[in-house]
Amino acid sequence: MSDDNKPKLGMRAPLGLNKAVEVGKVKQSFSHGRTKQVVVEVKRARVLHRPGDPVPVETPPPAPVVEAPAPVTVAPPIAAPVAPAPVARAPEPAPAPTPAPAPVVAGPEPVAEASAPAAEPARAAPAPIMFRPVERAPAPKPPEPKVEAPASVAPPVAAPPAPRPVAATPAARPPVRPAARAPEPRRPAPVDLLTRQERQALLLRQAEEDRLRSAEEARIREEAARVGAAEVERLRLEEKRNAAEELATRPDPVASDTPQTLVELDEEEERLRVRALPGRKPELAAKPARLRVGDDRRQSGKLTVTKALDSDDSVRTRSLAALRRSREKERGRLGSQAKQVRDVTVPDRITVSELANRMAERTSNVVRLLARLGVPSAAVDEIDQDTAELVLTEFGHNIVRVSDSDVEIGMVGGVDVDDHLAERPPVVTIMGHVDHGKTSLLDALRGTNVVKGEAGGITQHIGAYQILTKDKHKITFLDTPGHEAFTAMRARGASVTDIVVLVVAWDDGIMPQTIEAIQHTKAAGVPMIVAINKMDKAGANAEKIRQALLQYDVQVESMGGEVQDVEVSATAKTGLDQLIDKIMLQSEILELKANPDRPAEGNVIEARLDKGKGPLATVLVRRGTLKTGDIFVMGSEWGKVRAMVDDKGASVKSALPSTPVEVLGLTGVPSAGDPVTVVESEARAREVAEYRAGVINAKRIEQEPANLETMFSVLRQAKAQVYPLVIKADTQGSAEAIAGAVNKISTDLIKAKVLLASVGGITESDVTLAKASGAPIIGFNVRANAKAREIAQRDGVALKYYDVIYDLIDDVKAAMAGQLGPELLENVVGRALVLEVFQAGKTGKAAGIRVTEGFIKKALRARVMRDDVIIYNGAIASLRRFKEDVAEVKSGFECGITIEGSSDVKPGDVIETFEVESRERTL
Ligand SMILES: Nc1nc2c(ncn2[C@@H]2O[C@H](COP(=O)(O)OP(=O)(O)OP(=O)(O)O)[C@@H](O)[C@H]2O)c(=O)[nH]1
Repeated sequence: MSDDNKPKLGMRAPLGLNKAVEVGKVKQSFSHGRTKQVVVEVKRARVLHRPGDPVPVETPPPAPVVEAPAPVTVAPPIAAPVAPAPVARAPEPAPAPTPAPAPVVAGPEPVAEASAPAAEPARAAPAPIMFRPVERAPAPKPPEPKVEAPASVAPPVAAPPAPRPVAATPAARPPVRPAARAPEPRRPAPVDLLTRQERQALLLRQAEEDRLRSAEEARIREEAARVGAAEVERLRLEEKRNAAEELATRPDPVASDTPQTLVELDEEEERLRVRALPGRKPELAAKPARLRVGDDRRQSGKLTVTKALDSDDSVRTRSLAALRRSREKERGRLGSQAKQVRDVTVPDRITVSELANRMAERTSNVVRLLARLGVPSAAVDEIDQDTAELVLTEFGHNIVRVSDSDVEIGMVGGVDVDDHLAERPPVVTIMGHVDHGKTSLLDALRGTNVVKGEAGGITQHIGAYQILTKDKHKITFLDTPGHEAFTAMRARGASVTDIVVLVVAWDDGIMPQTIEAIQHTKAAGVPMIVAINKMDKAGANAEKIRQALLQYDVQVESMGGEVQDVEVSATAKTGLDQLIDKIMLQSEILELKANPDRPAEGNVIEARLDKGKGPLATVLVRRGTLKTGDIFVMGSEWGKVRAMVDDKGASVKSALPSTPVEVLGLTGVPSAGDPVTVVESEARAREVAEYRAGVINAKRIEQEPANLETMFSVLRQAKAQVYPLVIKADTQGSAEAIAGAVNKISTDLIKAKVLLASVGGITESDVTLAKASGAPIIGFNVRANAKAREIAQRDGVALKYYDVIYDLIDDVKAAMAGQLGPELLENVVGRALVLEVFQAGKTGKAAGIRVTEGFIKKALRARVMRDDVIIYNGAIASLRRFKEDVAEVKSGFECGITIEGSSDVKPGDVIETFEVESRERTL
């Protein structure tokens, strides 16, 4: 074996005994620059001879056969006209009546046909070029040309390198058709004369012909079926169109609601026509793709795998995906015709994109609509419910309003039916001006002495007590403070009460808080009983009080009105029974009833933070029964009743309507006046409390709308100094009252800023907060713990303790005034008129003046005024009279002066001298 023929890895030449196989290499190029070396072999056809035939001398294959690739393209045109020539000029007839090679089998048919008569089986023709990986075509080899044929006319050999039996060129197609089967009659050759191989080749050719024929017939059948189906559809549509036209001419109100227009019918017809095309996408089938000139893929006899599989006369069916697409499209069409109306749930605020999503509309459409409605918004912007409703209406949907506040639904129970109602004690609030004897009166009624225990002898908390009358009737009393700072407490007292007892000390008369109490009572719409107190005092005159009340629209019975009145003395304990009688009478008139057999509802009267017990709330039960273990919500706080204490300090398990109790078990200190509701579960309680806390927080951070008024007020406040302070009190009501009172002290020059007003002792965090702003800490009935005291001392934070609100307010006022500093007052001491002006020195000017008022003093400050406008403010540098320096010139005299730094004095100006007095400031 030569070196050339040595097998190499990857490109091993085929093994062989002789040179029957020509081996070469071909470089194949692929995409992305990849190449591959392929071994190519040219195999000579093996020629069989009948016994007796002379064995031809083996001729080596002509060189051009292997080398010439060009004939592939020139073969068809050349083969047809040229092929017969060799036949005509054949010098010797075919040695044997060899059956003509089937024209359809061997490559370009004309070539095959042409070469058929001149088939030269004895000639060893070069086999077609084949790549090794390709399976050799089993089809018969193309007939060999005669050796005499000119080399340039070598189409037979140059015919398709890999003969594809069915792949005919357009030019070659006609012979495939039945009409082109001309050579068939020549087929019946004497079979017995053929060799076995020839018979085999013949049979193969016949089988191939049959197969192609049946494929062609199937194609024709398919075409006919398609045309037929299209025709049927056309007829059906025509009928439908006629029917629609007929309906349209008929006045049918139902049909007229959704008339199918002719355009729609046309569309439907088109759609159905498309459907009639088997295996076609509607949009593609709409085009006459099948009939396109030059598109021979479907009309040719080419056999593809799909076609082979479909070669039965079955019509190609549509793919599932195509069906789905078509259904979706159909659904889309129907959807656009009948728009779906939706019930869209809209919360208080909703983003534009979320609204679009809930409507199943495009966000861009909603944005566009909003711009048109004059509410330009982006997709992420929030719009309110009303705007959302406008949008929904435009799109034809319905709004279902929901709100975060829906969590409150059910927090106030329904009205109780009469059968469940039971009598309840009246709730009576004692109101009146400070020191008119409210607490004393209550003490007298209860047989206690609360007054003695009060700091400064004044009430600073709302108190709730219950008494038992001689007739075993219960009355609940609420004691309110009389000091002006406790307005909110009085308002709360009036709002939760059934009856107000207005205490007026006859000797003091109608005072500001008396008037305020009248107003609160009227606002609450509750009946009033006037108790004229201190009737034990000498010279008592109740009549003047009755008359004085008239001007506040309070008409007592003796004055022809409906308001009951009673003369009492808290210290002498007189008139108390009458007062009780009148309360009971009023109570009967009111028919006070409540359902005790339901979850409790009520109000927080007062709340505080106890060092040992934690947050505590005094609750007045309005209806239902509050029991230990109940889960409740109090404003933005919630909890579970751990224990209850009545007004006498006794522990109780339940509290009936109109009963005041102190409740333990809260998570935080609620606000006085907050509603109390017992709920079914902790989860519900937490949910409601969280919602309410969120609302309070949102209100706190909510900014006031910007307008001119607020802008100016902000500017004014910006100029004013700020006095920050931290307030810690024993009860929530006290903290609120102190904060309110301190805020009232504020002036245009200084403004109190309450950083914190809460209940409980002073802690480290309070000190830290105060330090950050340089604020003092006000402790009302509370003290700082040891740690807080230590930090306060270290950081220089002022701790101020009070137990009387008057003292507290007075001190805060003084501190605020001190921060402002002393007040400076100007006192004008003299005025003078400028008569003449002289040059004095290089730059200065001297003025000859006449003193018109008071006196002019050298040491005093002076201002120059022209037409009542101050043009200069300074001091008198020199004062002379008759060329002599003088200290003072009195009214009516003339003198000369120079003013420091002023050279713009003119005759006619007025010179005013004044003193500045420093005075301690008061607020
Ligand atoms: N002489 C006389 N003094 C009375 C009477 N009632 C109250 N006082 C006195 O008036 C003062 C104030 O009494 P309080 O009961 O504290 O008055 P109040 O209205 O409760 O005061 P505040 O709670 O601070 O608003 C006390 O010194 C009482 O002794 C009365 O009927 N006769």
